[in-house]
Amino acid sequence: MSKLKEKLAKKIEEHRPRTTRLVKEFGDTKVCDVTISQVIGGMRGIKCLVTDISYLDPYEGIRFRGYTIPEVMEKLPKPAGCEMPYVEGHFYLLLTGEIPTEEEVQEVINEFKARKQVPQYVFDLLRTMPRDTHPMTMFSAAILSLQRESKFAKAYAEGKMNKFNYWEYMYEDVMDLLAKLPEIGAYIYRMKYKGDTPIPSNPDLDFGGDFAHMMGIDKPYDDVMRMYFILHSDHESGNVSAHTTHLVASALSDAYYSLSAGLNGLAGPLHGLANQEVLKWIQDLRARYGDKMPTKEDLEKFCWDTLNSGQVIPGYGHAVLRKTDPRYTAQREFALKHLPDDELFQIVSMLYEVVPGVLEKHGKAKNPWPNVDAHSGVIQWYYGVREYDFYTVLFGIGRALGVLANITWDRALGYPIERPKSVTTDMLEEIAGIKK
Ligand SMILES: CC(=O)SCCNC(=O)CCNC(=O)[C@H](O)C(C)(C)COP(=O)(O)OP(=O)(O)OC[C@H]1O[C@@H](n2cnc3c(N)ncnc32)[C@H](O)[C@@H]1OP(=O)(O)O
Ligand SMILES: O=C([O-])CC(=O)C(=O)O
Repeated sequence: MSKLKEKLAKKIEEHRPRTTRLVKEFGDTKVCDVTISQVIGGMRGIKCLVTDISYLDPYEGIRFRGYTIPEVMEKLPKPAGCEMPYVEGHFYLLLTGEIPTEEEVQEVINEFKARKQVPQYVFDLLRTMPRDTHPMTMFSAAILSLQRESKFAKAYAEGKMNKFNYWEYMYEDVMDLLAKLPEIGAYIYRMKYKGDTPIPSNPDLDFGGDFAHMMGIDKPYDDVMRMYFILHSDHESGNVSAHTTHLVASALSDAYYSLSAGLNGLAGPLHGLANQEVLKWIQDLRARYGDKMPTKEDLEKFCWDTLNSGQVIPGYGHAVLRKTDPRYTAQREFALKHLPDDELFQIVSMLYEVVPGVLEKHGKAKNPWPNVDAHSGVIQWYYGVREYDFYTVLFGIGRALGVLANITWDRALGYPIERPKSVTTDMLEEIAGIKK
């Protein structure tokens, strides 16, 4: 057993009695009330999921295992000469709750190295798809096709598993799958947009470094991607991609089925696809003004035109956050350091000054501030990844770290199949006292 798996086993043993006690002794304690607007309105604010991997405070933003983004970036080990931490170290943190040592990070790197070979049939499948297929469809299909490798599904079919060892097989699938995602993503990119010239993996590189290498982009793109994957990894449990992955896994579907499903949710424009939408929207804006740099007044008018045509302003607003997303701030700080004079970054910065005021005047959005998606595209664009319909695949590789850590713990803690109750409109009218 790897040291990481051993550590996880110990953590799980320590944690299980907490969950058991809560259910046995306090199972009837009320957590919150549910109103009709919550039932109809996407369950906003209902506390009905549990995860220890990250927590989202509406004003502070995300904490990964209790650490803020600056703390994570500061505390996690970094490759020599690099600005950003190893993605492998962040995954170790998400999974165990502990900041790993250099040696512990190296073990995860070695584990991924041993598992990273992508079977040829995945590439064959991708090659059969029309080249104008959306890269998220390709990415999700590639992951789904790998399901035949599932150790969890095999053990279940052979009757080898029980509630206490589900997590061990889930862990194996999670490690196998995560290790392959950078190559699958980069292969799609190079096949689709770079004249079908995939670059083979370099087994000596770390997760972020190998991804940058397979994308064919020089330094500091490796650091850009380490930062990107870490920032996008997790956002507690209720967001569409995390919740979907958790829901599907609760039926004892394996990690391949579950992640593929979660990614299909990430591909929606109100969720992960918004980073593609932001770049598209900014390109439309630039097209309107030609070579001239738009003024703040131009931006304001463009925002109103978007709103008046019934569209949302992509990259702004959030279901939980009520302040600027700290993932936006982290990327802004990176851009201020590395691309301060970039024209697109300047437009993004001007939008930050203009959009919140417009949304406040518009009076609908509960949160007028930018989210992560308002900033991620401009950095990709600067480093040469201008095919913005690819951006959600990058998000998906990052998000896999969090949702796969989550479903490992789901199985470890014996969470049951998820099955909330629905009611009819008649019943709600009765509850409201308006139905005779
Ligand atoms: C990684 C991520 O998933 S981060 C989110 C990425 N998505 C985007 O950036 C898309 C733009 N933003 C939005 O559409 C929304 O803010 C969401 C989907 C993120 C959150 O949705 P909700 O929790 O329902 O937001 P909220 O309660 O503030 O919505 C109230 C109203 O304001 C509108 N609104 C919210 N954000 C915006 C926006 N950016 N532009 C215009 N209108 C908005 C909603 O569409 C809704 O209108 P309606 O009453 O006519 O239906
Ligand atoms: O939390 C949410 O609903 C959306 C989001 O920002 C994420 O999933 O990263």
